Amino acid sequence: MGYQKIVVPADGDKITVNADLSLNVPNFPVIPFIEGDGIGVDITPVMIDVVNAAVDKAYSTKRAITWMEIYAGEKATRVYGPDVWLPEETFEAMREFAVGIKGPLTTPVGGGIRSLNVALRQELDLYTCMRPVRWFEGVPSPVTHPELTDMVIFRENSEDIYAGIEWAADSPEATKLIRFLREEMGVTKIRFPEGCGIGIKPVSREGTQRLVRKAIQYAIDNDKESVTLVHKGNIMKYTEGAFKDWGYELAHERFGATPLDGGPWLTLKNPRTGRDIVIKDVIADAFLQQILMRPADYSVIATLNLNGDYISDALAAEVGGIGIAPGANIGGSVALFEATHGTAPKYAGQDKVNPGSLILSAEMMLRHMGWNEAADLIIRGMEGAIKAKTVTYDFERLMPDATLLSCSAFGKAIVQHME
Ligand SMILES: NC(=O)C1=CN([C@@H]2O[C@H](COP(=O)(O)OP(=O)(O)OC[C@H]3O[C@@H](n4cnc5c(N)ncnc54)[C@H](OP(=O)(O)O)[C@@H]3O)[C@@H](O)[C@H]2O)C=CC1
Ligand SMILES: O=C(O)CCC(=O)C(=O)O
Ligand SMILES: [Mg+2]
Repeated sequence: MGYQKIVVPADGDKITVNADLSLNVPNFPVIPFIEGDGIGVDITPVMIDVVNAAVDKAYSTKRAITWMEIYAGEKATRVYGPDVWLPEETFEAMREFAVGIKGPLTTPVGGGIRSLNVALRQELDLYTCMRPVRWFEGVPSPVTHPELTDMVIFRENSEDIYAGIEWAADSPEATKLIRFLREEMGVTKIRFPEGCGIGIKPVSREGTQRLVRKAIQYAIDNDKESVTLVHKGNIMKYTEGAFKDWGYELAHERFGATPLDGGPWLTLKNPRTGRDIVIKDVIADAFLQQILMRPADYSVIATLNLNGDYISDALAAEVGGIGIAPGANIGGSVALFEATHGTAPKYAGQDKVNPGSLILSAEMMLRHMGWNEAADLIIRGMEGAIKAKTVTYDFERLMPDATLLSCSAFGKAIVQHME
């Protein structure tokens, strides 16, 4: 199709998606990318160089990625006009090319634009946010045994209070809704009805179960021993509590899980390996202490949007910080890979930060495409650079005798250690 500002490369082919959601990946696929705000300008070019080097080393001239820039955030306002933060054709390009990667995008706190990241996930219905958390040998960590933290977070990405259904205090909408709640719903518990902002938290059976299904399927495919539903259902009974109940319901009805020691935990036999997979739940605050005290008890995590956001950064910290925390937003046929961290504005343009999160997000993207040899090279390169203690500031400040590298030099070190 014709785009206004996006230049579709003439020499690449499109990834297409089959009815069963498997991909047809050509040898020279066009991959759309969003540079991102803040440190996007530093990390995105380094990610592209590292991926190109890995693909070249793995496949020589037989395969290569043709990168295609698409726009969101501040760069979109420069390309399309002052108020265009997320052009419609960015969505169209993602739908057409199916697999892409993005740098971080700024969201102002309070007023101003809503999150462009959330908008991309919602508009493209990228309902699974998958964030693996594992330790790389040699990475400095605040915990004694970082190697015990090996989890994959499945964060629901389309519902919860991230739906953006909220109104400012004293706005006509908030006033109307509060009046409705008090006069027609008999609500007496709004402590200060005047000057009260209000937000809505939608959580559905369908939204919950499509996410939990992905988490359990992942546990089956990757021979994991448990799936934990993390929720705050003791307080928010019909949203967080329902998430837990619907999760267990799906495990039982779709995967045949049965009560373990009388329940509520369930267990199922992995049809691939014959090993047991325990489906359990934990309340979110207790979970945040358990991941520090007993991380080895947890493997695959399924949780709602806000919990998943908090848990992602907390777990990332245990294995060395959000400098190496990757992620993927996956929907039906579209997948958009991105780091867990944000735009870190104080470091923007300094060639300083760790590009590891975005590079490892690209590594997930290569596996999603079936290009595992190139993905393996990225992991080996990353491991090698860290073992050699040639690292960016975030690791260097915690590692005795390490050599401080810039963002781009760390990218080069990763390439040098690909073998
Ligand atoms: N998906 C997305 O695009 C996301 C966007 N955001 C947005 O980003 C903006 C900034 O958010 P903020 O809360 O400051 O969170 P950030 O994740 O941007 O930064 C917080 C801190 O994390 C560390 N950090 C982040 N990225 C890296 C990196 N690549 N290498 C090393 N350290 C890193 C830095 O720590 P230190 O100071 O210790 O060096 C930094 O100050 C906001 O507008 C927010 O909405 C936030 C999260 C995700
Ligand atoms: O959209 C944002 O600004 C923040 C998103 C975020 O923190 C996340 O996805 O982890
Ligand atoms: Mg976050």
